[in-house]
Amino acid sequence: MQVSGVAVAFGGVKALTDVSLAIHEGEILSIIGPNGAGKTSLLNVINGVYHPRSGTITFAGKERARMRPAFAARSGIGRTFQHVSLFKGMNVIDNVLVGRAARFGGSLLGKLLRLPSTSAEERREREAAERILAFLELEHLRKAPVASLPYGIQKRVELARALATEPRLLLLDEPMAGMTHEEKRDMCGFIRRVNESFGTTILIIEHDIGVVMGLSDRVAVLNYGRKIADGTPDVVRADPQVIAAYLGSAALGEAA
Ligand SMILES: Nc1ncnc2c1ncn2[C@@H]1O[C@H](COP(=O)(O)OP(=O)(O)OP(=O)(O)O)[C@@H](O)[C@H]1O
Repeated sequence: MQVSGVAVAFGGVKALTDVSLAIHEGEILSIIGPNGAGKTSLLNVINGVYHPRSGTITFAGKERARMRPAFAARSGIGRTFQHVSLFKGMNVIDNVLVGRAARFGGSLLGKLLRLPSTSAEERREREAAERILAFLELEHLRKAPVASLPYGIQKRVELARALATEPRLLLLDEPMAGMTHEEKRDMCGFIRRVNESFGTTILIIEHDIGVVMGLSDRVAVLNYGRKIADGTPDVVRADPQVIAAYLGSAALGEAA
């Protein structure tokens, strides 16, 4: 994917200004930056929630200025959100099946959730969902209502639902926010495993600099809606503009 010269504004607030960013196939790329730097806005442009005022996005060889989120899901861009956005009243496996339906056809959803399990199509979808649950070590929780699960597990279910869309590019908006140290370690392991097992390209927004530096192949830094750095963790950690703008030498030292 190539983001080129993208600008987004809300009234007078410039959320993004002339941002260009290449996302290379198979990499784990993190976007960091202070609160309000434009990280979520960039994710929202990439999967079509916001339309850029100017600039283009090229994905899988196709350039576009506008795209609907449903189209993004169908074209292989998966997403999790900053705040858990699962169907809390539903159980774990049904949430994953919703992800399948988002990618592979809306009519499937009614069948999957309402009819007894008869059709070959439904069996196939359930098997695919079961495989994802096993991959993320959630199979024992398949029938648990999402609302009854600890926060860290809910975040993992959200990852499962995003994976159910079989994304080529997976966007994770603060996948470890609010987690305990142990939950973060588990989530990092799963993210790495997704990347290695399926070759999924992963774009993460994350505030925990230690996590970012340990997990990412590359890091891009936004500040006041502009990209100020882009490179390997080591290069970004040593960048004087990054140190001045955001991280502070103490935070960098801890992450090193
Ligand atoms: N829907 C919106 N309406 C108006 N202003 C918005 C909207 N979304 C974002 N903004 C503004 O755009 C700027 C960038 O916000 P954005 O949420 O992209 O930053 P962020 O880096 O993700 O921040 P955080 O780390 O706090 O999540 C901020 O000034 C924010 O107030």
